[in-house]
Amino acid sequence: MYLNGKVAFVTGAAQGIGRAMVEELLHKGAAVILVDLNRIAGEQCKASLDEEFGSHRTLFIQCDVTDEKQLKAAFQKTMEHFGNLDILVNNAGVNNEKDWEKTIEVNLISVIRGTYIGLELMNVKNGGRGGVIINISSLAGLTPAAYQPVYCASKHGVIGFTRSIAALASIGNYGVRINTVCPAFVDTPLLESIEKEENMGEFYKYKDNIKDMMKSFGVLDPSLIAKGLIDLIEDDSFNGAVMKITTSRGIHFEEYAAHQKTKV
Ligand SMILES: NC(=O)C1=CN([C@@H]2O[C@H](COP(=O)(O)OP(=O)(O)OC[C@H]3O[C@@H](n4cnc5c(N)ncnc54)[C@H](O)[C@@H]3O)[C@@H](O)[C@H]2O)C=CC1
Ligand SMILES: CC/C=C\C[C@H](O)/C=C/C=C\C=C\C=C\C(=O)[C@@H](O)C/C=C\CCC(=O)O
Repeated sequence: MYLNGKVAFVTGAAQGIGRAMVEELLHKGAAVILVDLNRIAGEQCKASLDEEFGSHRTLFIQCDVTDEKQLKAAFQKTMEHFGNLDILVNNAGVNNEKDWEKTIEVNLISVIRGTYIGLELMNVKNGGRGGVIINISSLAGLTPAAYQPVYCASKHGVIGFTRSIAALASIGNYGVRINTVCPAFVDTPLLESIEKEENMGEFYKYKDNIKDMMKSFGVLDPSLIAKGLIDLIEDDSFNGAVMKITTSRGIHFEEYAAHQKTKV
């Protein structure tokens, strides 16, 4: 997909990986809807981007992605404001083993719901013009995470759902490609949650173990994740891809047997 002039919807856009993705999309000429629960951070993010890219290139929408009504309204506002939707990045995520139901709601249920809403709008069979959906998982979606079992489950779910809906989109000729990105540790405010009992709950006593993992595996810059996102959007050969990003091997892909691969 050629990004110039396209319209992208990014959740969790106000900081971290989401903000890095927004900046890359803007540099490539796309217009971007910034969707985030945090109104202050979202408005500050937009104000900063306006200085570099102009105010017409972005729209901030305060939205809790776990609230179906708010999420649908954000998509509706996008269509009214920009007239179309070409790219959807379901990025918003939390790390909370104490309120683990919230983790499942944000990291998995909202990704599924956002994907379905985005597909409804982009599907050429519905009068859409096609597009690309990227769901953000984690390397914890491919490996066990002893100290984050529910976060791990949510990210495994994102991969299973994404590969499955990508296969359906191919079979149904929807004109929409759906892929997932699995980063290792990335230098964002999310990492601060490891130090908080209200996030880690019973696993708080293992916080130094996780920090040792981070020391061992290294911590990625969000800009590398944004680069991986752009690769998946621009290269039309990717559908059902599971992109991995680590300090040891950079951007690479999980390999599956031929019968488990998804056609474009
Ligand atoms: N930081 C890391 O080490 C890694 C992060 N990831 C994933 O990348 C994604 C982005 O994470 P980071 O940028 O690191 O986190 P972050 O905490 O820096 O940013 C997440 C953003 O999502 C927003 N958000 C949270 N709940 C929301 C909700 N209910 N509705 C709308 N917005 C909401 C927050 O306000 C925040 O702006 C997440 O899905 C995370 O699981 C994956 C692998 C590694
Ligand atoms: C608060 C932060 C919460 C989660 C951050 C992130 O989502 C979770 C990451 C969990 C595990 C990360 C493991 C990272 C491992 C490595 O980077 C290397 O050991 C590579 C390991 C496997 C790579 C396999 C491959 O490259 O094919």
